Amino acid sequence: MNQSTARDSFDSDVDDALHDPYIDSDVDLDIPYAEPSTYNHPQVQPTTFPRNAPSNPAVSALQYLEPGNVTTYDRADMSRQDGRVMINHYVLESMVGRGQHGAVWKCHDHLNPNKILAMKIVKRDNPKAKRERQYKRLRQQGGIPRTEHVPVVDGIRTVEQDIRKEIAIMKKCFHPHVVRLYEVIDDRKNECIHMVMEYLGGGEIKYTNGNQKPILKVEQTRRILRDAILGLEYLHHQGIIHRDIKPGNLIWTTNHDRVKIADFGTAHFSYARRLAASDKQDEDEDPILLDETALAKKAGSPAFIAPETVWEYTNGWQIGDSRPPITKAIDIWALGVTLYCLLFGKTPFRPPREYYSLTEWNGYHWVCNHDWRAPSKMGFDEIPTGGRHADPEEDEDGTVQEGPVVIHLLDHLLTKDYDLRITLEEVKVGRLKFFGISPC
Ligand SMILES: Nc1ncnc2c1ncn2[C@@H]1O[C@H](COP(=O)(O)OP(=O)(O)OP(=O)(O)O)[C@@H](O)[C@H]1O
Repeated sequence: MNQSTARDSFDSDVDDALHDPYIDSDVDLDIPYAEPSTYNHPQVQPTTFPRNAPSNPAVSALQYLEPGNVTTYDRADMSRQDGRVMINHYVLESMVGRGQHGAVWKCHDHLNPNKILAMKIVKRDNPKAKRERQYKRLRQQGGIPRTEHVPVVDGIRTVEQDIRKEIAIMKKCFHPHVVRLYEVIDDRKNECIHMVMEYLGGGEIKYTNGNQKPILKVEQTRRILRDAILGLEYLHHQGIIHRDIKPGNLIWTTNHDRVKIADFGTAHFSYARRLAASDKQDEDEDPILLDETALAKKAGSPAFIAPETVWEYTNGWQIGDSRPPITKAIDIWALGVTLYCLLFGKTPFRPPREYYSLTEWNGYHWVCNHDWRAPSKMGFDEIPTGGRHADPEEDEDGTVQEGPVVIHLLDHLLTKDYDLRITLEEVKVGRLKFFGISPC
């Protein structure tokens, strides 16, 4: 096969891969009904956590490895290898998933077939952006309810800008709990940008049997959240807010020995935050990262979005009230929602079907103004929680019941006021060491 035929056929493979995910997600709008919370107090504030817990010097002085070099090639050569598409020396094997921006393929290195990698392929000028604009208009008019796991990005930028930002952020990351970017193939003559990443073969975290019942044991949840906390702590230390933490963006390694944070499509990097967190000056100021206005735009998956992101839906909000700052606390909230999902097999803020199905507006209103409920049992192993207001006091023999500890932790993660929400440092050093993470 000559090169142009290979490219045509490759393009049609890619076209197929890049079909609009909204079509899929909007077909299935059968969001299971959940009882509305009977406890409607909008500002449930935890009272027992010591807010001013002394900061642990071992935690503040985190040491991380410097990011490895990410190579960028400005030439993409398409060919076929044993009937498969080959891009430079990477042979595509199978598609492992589609996202908002592109498709991710499992591939191997033709020069070293044992080297299995993932390649994310994104079209620079994606017709999806146009469709997204149309969908957005429809949604705003209340015509298309959004599903709760599809991220919103307020304000359409070009796909190319988005992907460049994602790449610039990923280049800064080098941590065992964050997916690694190795190489970028960015050929101006080619309509796609290719990102070669480490391959995570264990798939996204699955947490429900489809019937709002959890499938993970509490011990598994503990391990997953522990990994997510370590990865997130690293990101925050680098000045990165992920903005789309959810089970679908936590991916198992092939042998299921750890979970890594993926998908930096809506992440935000701030030099100021990085300096504040780590005293580190960057010499490579990538202009695409300097756009602080991006932080003002709404981003994240609706069910995981923090109240401060959609603050205007809060009861009592008035025009002219100033918008709360968007900080790393939005990731902590999303982590709380994630923990809830893993423990209970469903998301915590689910308005009743008739309420939800009107528009996504109602979903945000629910997040801002309603409390979550605690089922009586958590995990596949059905460990008692002690209920929504369980108190994690020590028993006489000094033991603490696991259920109340978890509920208490959820309470701190899902604190509506971002200023009072628990920090990762507090999760680690507080007496709520559910995850067994050593401060050192
Ligand atoms: N390094 C990787 N190894 C294996 N699978 C991956 C890897 N990165 C992403 N995936 C999978 O590919 C799919 C698409 O990933 P991608 O990051 O493009 O999604 P996305 O654009 O973030 O999607 P969404 O915006 O809907 O969350 C996901 O289902 C994810 O599980």
